[in-house]
Parts: sequence; structure tokens; C-alpha cells
Amino acid sequence: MSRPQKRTYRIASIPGDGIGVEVIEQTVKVLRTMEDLFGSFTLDIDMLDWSSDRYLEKGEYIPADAWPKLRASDAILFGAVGSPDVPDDISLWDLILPLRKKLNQYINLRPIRILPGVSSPLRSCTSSDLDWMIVRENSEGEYAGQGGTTHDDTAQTIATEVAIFTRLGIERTMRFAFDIARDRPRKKLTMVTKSNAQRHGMVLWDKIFYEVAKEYPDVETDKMLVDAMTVRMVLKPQTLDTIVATNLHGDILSDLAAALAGSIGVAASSNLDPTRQNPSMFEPIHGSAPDIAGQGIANPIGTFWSAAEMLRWLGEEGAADLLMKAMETVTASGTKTRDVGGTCNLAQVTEAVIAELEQLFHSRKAGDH
Ligand SMILES: NC(=O)c1ccc[n+]([C@@H]2O[C@H](COP(=O)([O-])OP(=O)(O)OC[C@H]3O[C@@H](n4cnc5c(N)ncnc54)[C@H](O)[C@@H]3O)[C@@H](O)[C@H]2O)c1
Ligand SMILES: O=C(O)C[C@@H](O)C(=O)O
Ligand SMILES: [K+]
Ligand SMILES: [Mn+2]
Repeated sequence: MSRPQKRTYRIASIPGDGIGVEVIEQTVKVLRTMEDLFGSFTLDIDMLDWSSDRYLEKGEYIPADAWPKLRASDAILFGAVGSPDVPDDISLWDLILPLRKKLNQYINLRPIRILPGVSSPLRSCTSSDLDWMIVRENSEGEYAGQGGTTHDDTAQTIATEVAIFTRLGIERTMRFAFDIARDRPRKKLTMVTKSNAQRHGMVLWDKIFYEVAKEYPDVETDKMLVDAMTVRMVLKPQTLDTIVATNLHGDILSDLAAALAGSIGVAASSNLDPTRQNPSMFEPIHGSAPDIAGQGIANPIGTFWSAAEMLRWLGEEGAADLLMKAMETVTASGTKTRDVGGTCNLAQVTEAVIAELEQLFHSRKAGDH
């Protein structure tokens, strides 16, 4: 009998700043455990020091010659960027945004659920009341990079931040969102907009949503103005399932959604190039959290979940499922960080997840025979 060949994946890992470094360190331990347990795949992890420290030292986040190698990787595992020593617009526009843009990661997919053992700040909201998939457009809107400042240092300074919406960008996002909605049991897609006040880009957004909807007669459609959407997310979470939103709206709503599901520390995201011509990038939705950085108390679950999504994207479904199961068993058992009501530090949560992975893997193996 010939043994199946071991699969190798080239992973570029960018821990970044603050708690990004801490959560990635733990996630790599978890991935190494999975690699050892399964034995069927190898993760060739390239740790990249692209951080604000590097920027302060060398004047750049991403080395100019780094792109070909990065493009040749199979996936990117990202922590967070942002430092009190560098203006936030520089760190975002020199690190995370060029990655998303140059690698054509035009979808940011953010699953939001209440994990076992985690409670929602909403009174009587259970896991069956809040199970959402947020599809955030990830390349245009206010993030298109169009704009500028003139008349600097005068009383007439002008600054523009031009929100760009293109048919191409909207159409591919809507199609992706409808595909996601169709694959979920409720087959329901809520489109978030602001086409009452924003009469050009958002009107085009709505128009294309209804055009694409015609191709998906089996998916129930629904439209919400973004302000009212915040109210509905809080008061009627059970009426939502798949949500499609612009880059900026999706950014804001997903932090709210994560908080409603218990903590921003458990929320995952996938920056996807659905064409698979470039590597996709997986990261927790949170930032570098300077207020708790260096204390070892950050919740690593959002990054573990992102790593599970990375394994799924790479085709390692079994490993992804096992990691989700281990994570959820650990949160259910009460081994949790403070943001979700526990008393553990991130290393203790990691150790518990690793122990659970080993336990689950071996009991599954025993069940096979
Ligand atoms: N994609 C990214 O890398 C990304 C995302 C968001 C913010 N940022 C950057 O991060 C920096 C800080 O931004 P911010 O404070 O607005 O947002 P943040 O997400 O870093 O933190 C918001 C709050 O949530 C808490 N928090 C975040 N992650 C947590 C975790 N894993 N466990 C426990 N608590 C957690 C923080 O302590 C803080 O109180 C800024 O420079 C910002 O630009 C980067
Ligand atoms: O996309 C952004 O605005 C950066 C950060 O807030 C994020 O959600 O990744
Ligand atoms: K992040
Ligand atoms: Mn955000």
C-alpha cells in the first residue's frame, strides 16, 4: 500500500504589534501540535518581523522586495498592527491595507457566534439567537485610498476621503455573500446600506444587490440602513443570519457583533482572494490592544479560530474541525481569559487547547478501530 504524500503549506506569519505578537506565538504552538498529531501535512512557517518596531528602525513595514515570496505562500497568518509610537493611519496604510489590497483579498469574512461557556452581554441571548456571518467588502469604499489634504496649516485646510464604489467591487462582493447565504441553513441575506443619505455609491450598492438577488431566488433578501441595523443587532439578533456590508460599515458592525457574542477577543476573520490567485490572510478581528499588551492576558481564541479557518481554506477540513472542537470544549470548561469572565492567562488557555486537541485526536483514533 502506498502512503499518501505529506502535504506542505507555506505560511507567512506576521505577528505585528502588541498582543498580535502574543496571540500568534500561542497559535503557532497550536498549529505545531496539529502538525504532529495528524502527520499528514507540514506547515512551513516563515515568521516575518513586519512591525511598528521595524518601521521605526528601518522606515518601512514591508520590505520592498518581499512581494514575490509572499505571493508564493499558500496563506498568511496575521496578528495585529498598531503602536502608540506610530500614527495609526501610517501603520494601517503601510502594513495591513497593502496586504489586503495588493493580494486582491476583496472579501473579509467574519463569523460571529456565541461560543460554549461564553455569555452575551444581552440578557437572555443564547447561542441559537446569535449566529451570523458578516461579509465585509474589503477593498473599496472609504478604504480605497482616494483623497488628500491641501491648504495645509491654514484656516482653509481641505481634506477629502473619497468613498469609491465600483460595479466590479460591489458585484463580486454581492455574489460572494449570496453564495455564503445559500450554503447556510436559513438562506437569508441582510444587506446593510446608507442609501438614504449617501445617494451615489450606496444607491449603486443597493441596485447591484437586487440585480444579483435575481440569480438567487432561493435566498431570502432583506435591507437595513446601517443606523437601524445597530438597533436590530442588539434587540432582535435572532432575525439575522448572513450580513453583507461595505468596508467601513462591516468594520464597525463586526466589532459590535463580536461584543454582542461575548468579546472582541474571540472573533475571527478571513481576508479572502476568492479567485485563489493570491494567498488569503487570516487574523483575529481585534487590534494590537496597547492597553493590555505585554500582560499575557489577551484572549487567543479569535486567532485560534482564524487559524482553523486558514486550515479549512487550505483544504485541511479535518484539522480545522478538530481545532474548533478543542477550542469550544475549552471555553465550555471555563478555562477562559478575563474578557470572557475567566481568570486564566493566554498561555493557560493555549495549554488547555493543546491538551484537548491531543485528547480528542486520540479518542477519535481509538474510535476508528
Ligand atoms: N487588523 C488589525 O491589525 C487591527 C484591527 C483593529 C485595530 N487595529 C489597531 O490596533 C490599535 C488599537 O486599536 P483599538 O484599541 O481601537 O482596538 P483593539 O481591538 O486593539 O482593542 C479594543 C479593546 O478590546 C480589547 N481587546 C482586543 N483584543 C483583545 C483580546 N484578544 N483579548 C482581550 N481583550 C482584547 C482591548 O484591550 C481594548 O480594550 C490601533 O493602532 C488600531 O489601528 C489593528
Ligand atoms: O480594517 C480596518 O479598519 C482595520 C481594523 O479595524 C480591522 O478591522 O481589521
Ligand atoms: K487583527
Ligand atoms: Mn476593525
